[in-house]
Amino acid sequence: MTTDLPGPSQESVPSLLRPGARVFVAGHRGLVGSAVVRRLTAEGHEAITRGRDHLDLRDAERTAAFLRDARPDAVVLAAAKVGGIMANSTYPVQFLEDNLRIQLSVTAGAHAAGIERLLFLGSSCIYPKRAPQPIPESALLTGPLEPTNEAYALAKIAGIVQIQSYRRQYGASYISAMPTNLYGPGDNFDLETSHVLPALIRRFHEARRSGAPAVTLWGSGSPRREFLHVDDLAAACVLLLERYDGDEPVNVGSGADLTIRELASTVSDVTSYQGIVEWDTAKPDGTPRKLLDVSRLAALGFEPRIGLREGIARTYAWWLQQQGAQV
Ligand SMILES: NC(=O)C1=CN([C@@H]2O[C@H](COP(=O)(O)OP(=O)(O)OC[C@H]3O[C@@H](n4cnc5c(N)ncnc54)[C@H](OP(=O)(O)O)[C@@H]3O)[C@@H](O)[C@H]2O)C=CC1
Ligand SMILES: C[C@H]1O[C@H](OP(=O)(O)OP(=O)(O)OC[C@H]2O[C@@H](n3cnc4c(=O)[nH]c(N)nc43)[C@H](O)[C@@H]2O)[C@@H](O)[C@@H](O)C1=O
Repeated sequence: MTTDLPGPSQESVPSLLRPGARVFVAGHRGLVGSAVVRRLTAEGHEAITRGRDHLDLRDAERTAAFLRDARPDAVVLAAAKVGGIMANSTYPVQFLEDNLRIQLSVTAGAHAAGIERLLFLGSSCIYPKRAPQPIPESALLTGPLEPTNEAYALAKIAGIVQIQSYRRQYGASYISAMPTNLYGPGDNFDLETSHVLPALIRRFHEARRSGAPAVTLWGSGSPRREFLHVDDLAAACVLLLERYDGDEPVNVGSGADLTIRELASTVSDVTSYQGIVEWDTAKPDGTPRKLLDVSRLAALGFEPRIGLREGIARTYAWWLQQQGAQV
């Protein structure tokens, strides 16, 4: 893993984040939050954290009181109700309400506490199902959403508008990033609720260990997805806190996509599974394609460092280590 700041071209621009800044990372035990904590710490900042057992971020009063007492220099809002295609379609109420409540609590609480910088994390699913590819930030609110994650996407769109409203009404330096599909250490490997990449690692690993002749995956295998390693995402988040102060959200992706069928081929290879893949077309495909246009982020000097195959191999190694499993 590299700890270099991406892009030397921006080094002469003064940072919006002071050296040794105190940053509250909401959701620090999650995939994204844990990576952001690692990145901030590696760059000499101080990550402030509070577990859900001590602070439920849906509780606006307690969240506001915590932020008033802690008074960090900045907030990274990486706490959310998150899940793959089946979790999103099965629990739309929680994906809508938890996310709206967390966003309202944290953003309003940060503003009331006088916190000057906040980074809100949305998702590539906020864009219309039939958006032009690659998807520019300007595609927001130009067409109907993908039904499997409409509730979650609408909560995230409300979050973007909330962030823009604090900037427009109060001059707050609050910003939004829209990451593509992420993966890496700290991911959720539960087969019912996870995203596709950890699910495939687990399915192929378990099939190899049990000698199963076939693995059944969801949908047709034809949807295309873009994947970014979470350590690259964390580098982009810190870069945005340091260098970006605009009204528009910023897409964060790798710039390349592949079909789920191609992803399955890579994961089976990395996990040394030699059986066949079957497709359960009764399961949803979701959006056909969501490749992000990452030119705005690239102009800030960001470039991803971890290739997909290498990232999958590292994530597989991490997961094996977590379980004490043998290859
Ligand atoms: N994973 C992905 O592929 C993508 C993620 N994103 C965005 O990145 C952000 C982080 O996602 P990710 O890290 O994957 O999600 P995770 O589920 O891995 O982590 C979410 C974190 O939020 C915390 N959390 C959830 N609800 C509450 C609550 N009520 N009070 C306090 N803490 C809470 C969880 O706490 P606990 O550990 O206690 O459960 C967890 O630490 C989200 O905004 C998501 O939309 C965007 C695009 C893709
Ligand atoms: C990040 C993003 O994540 C979600 O959108 P998604 O990209 O559709 O989600 P996914 O990763 O679960 O699936 C991607 C593709 O993969 C196929 N697939 C095959 N086999 C398995 C499988 O075993 N598990 C899963 N989960 N998917 C599988 C699956 O059928 C689909 O075609 C939303 O939460 C959305 O809101 C969001 O922001």
